[in-house]
Amino acid sequence: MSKVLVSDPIDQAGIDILTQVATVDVKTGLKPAELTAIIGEYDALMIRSGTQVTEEIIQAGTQLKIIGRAGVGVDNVDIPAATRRGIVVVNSPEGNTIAAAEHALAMMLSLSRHIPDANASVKSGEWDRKSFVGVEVYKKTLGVVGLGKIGSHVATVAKAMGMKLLAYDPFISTERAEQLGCQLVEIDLLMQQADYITLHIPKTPQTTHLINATTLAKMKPTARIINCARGGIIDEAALAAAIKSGQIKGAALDVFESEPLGESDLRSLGKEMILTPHLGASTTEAQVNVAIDVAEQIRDVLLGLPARSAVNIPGFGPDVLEELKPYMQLAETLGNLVGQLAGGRVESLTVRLQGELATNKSQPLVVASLKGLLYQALRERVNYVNASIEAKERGIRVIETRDASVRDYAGSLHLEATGTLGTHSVTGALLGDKEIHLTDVDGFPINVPPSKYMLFTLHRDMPGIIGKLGSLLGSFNVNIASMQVGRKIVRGDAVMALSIDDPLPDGILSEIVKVAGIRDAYTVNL
Ligand SMILES: NC(=O)C1=CN([C@@H]2O[C@H](COP(=O)(O)OP(=O)(O)OC[C@H]3O[C@@H](n4cnc5c(N)ncnc54)[C@H](O)[C@@H]3O)[C@@H](O)[C@H]2O)C=CC1
Ligand SMILES: O=C(O)C(=O)COP(=O)(O)O
Repeated sequence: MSKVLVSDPIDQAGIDILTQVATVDVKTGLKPAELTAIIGEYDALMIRSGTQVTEEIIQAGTQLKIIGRAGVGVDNVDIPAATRRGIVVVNSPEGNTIAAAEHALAMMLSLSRHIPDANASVKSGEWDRKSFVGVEVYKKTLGVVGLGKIGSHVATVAKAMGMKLLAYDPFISTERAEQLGCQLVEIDLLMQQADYITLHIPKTPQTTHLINATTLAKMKPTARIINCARGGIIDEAALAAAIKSGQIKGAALDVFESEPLGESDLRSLGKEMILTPHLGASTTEAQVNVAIDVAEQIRDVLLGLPARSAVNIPGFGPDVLEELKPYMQLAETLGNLVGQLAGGRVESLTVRLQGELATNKSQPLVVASLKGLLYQALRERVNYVNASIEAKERGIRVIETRDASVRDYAGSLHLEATGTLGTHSVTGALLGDKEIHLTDVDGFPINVPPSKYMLFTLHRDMPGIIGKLGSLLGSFNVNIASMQVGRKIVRGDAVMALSIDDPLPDGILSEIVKVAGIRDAYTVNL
């Protein structure tokens, strides 16, 4: 049975799913060295933002197949290191969207009405109404930085509260922003004009310290900033200085450069600074959502099924995957086949999406083709996660093309590889009930389902060859399950595709090419 380590607090709903397929150990609060010492026993690791999954931990996780992040941000996981090791990293892109958006809105209203400090004041026995006069958000301008899932929900609710909306997001269309009632502007203008600024972007090299002394200096002295996205997007020292000097009015932070927050100037600021301990996703609903979402994906991957929200398999969204799943298997089979026909050391692979398939996303099919191509060399070590990297490291040139005009089958996939045995090509399609068929080998039309052991010959189409080959195989005790000849012209060159019941014995290929009329023979194990 597989073993899963849960190293951050996860809702029981997720644990219940994991226990269907694995032994689950919940060990929270482990120090990095303690995690490194035990991770080698586990097939899967389930985390939230508390566990730092460093390269060292990934190296020590020799059995790891999947890291599941029960939340959105995966900046606490060394994704390139996981990808190199073929470990799939999944998250829950939508499970806590509403929770995080509502926390940002709560922060905005709390800042405006001083709710945390007013509450503390009453609880300490005071009745002070003068110190806590607030401001309204109605008709104020909210600047949303990052108009993704959380930013969009914040914008929708803020609009309903009568706020004017500016947004900065270089990856979002003007139409999308307009649908949400936002005016898309550059960051400088947003900083200058907004009364409230709320951050909903990932932490990346581009966004680290996006809010710094220079950008803070552009804000209005009455403006407030809210960060429920990631610590480190705001330069905390510069923010504390800007509030102290009165350059800006205030801030509310849920996330910090270093968590848990240690000694910090931020703690010494008064009612204009609200701090929460990374609570954005901490609602009952969100925790159930993310735990179920990620546990299901871990369960699926441990059962050999694909994950729906893998962050290190580009282009493999759930919809794409569902639609392309049968074609992924076709691509893998063709990749494996053409790789063997081309011999080891493949230098280049061309993947051509044909007919109806040409309108689909090609990337998943290219990755699946590469996985098949590399299977002979890497066996189970190659998967959808690392196939592209492994191919790149081997210097395999990958060319993607599409040809919608090919009409032989509803949609077909054509792969051509050049390796030590020259250039070879195969085409395949899905027929009937999604059954894989080889429809072309080296330009010769055939129609055979692939089988575990196959023999291909290139020969001259002339009487007697099939009989001679049959007798030869018989003399080596090789049983033929099916056979088909593909030719373009009568008595010209032809290809023979044979399915055989057992692997071809050593030495037989050199005997086959001695048969008069047979020029080449290739054996393939799928
Ligand atoms: N405080 C908490 O507990 C939680 C925090 N988060 C964090 O909130 C953030 C947003 O999450 P989602 O909305 O789900 O992500 P998302 O991926 O849906 O949206 C992010 C948006 O940021 C934009 N973006 C990327 N780089 C940018 C840049 N350089 N400048 C401006 N915009 C940029 C993207 O185009 C995208 O529209 C993430 O950092 C996530 O980790 C998410 C959930 C809970
Ligand atoms: O989902 C996210 O990105 C979060 O920041 C939530 O973090 P958490 O799961 O509460 O540790």
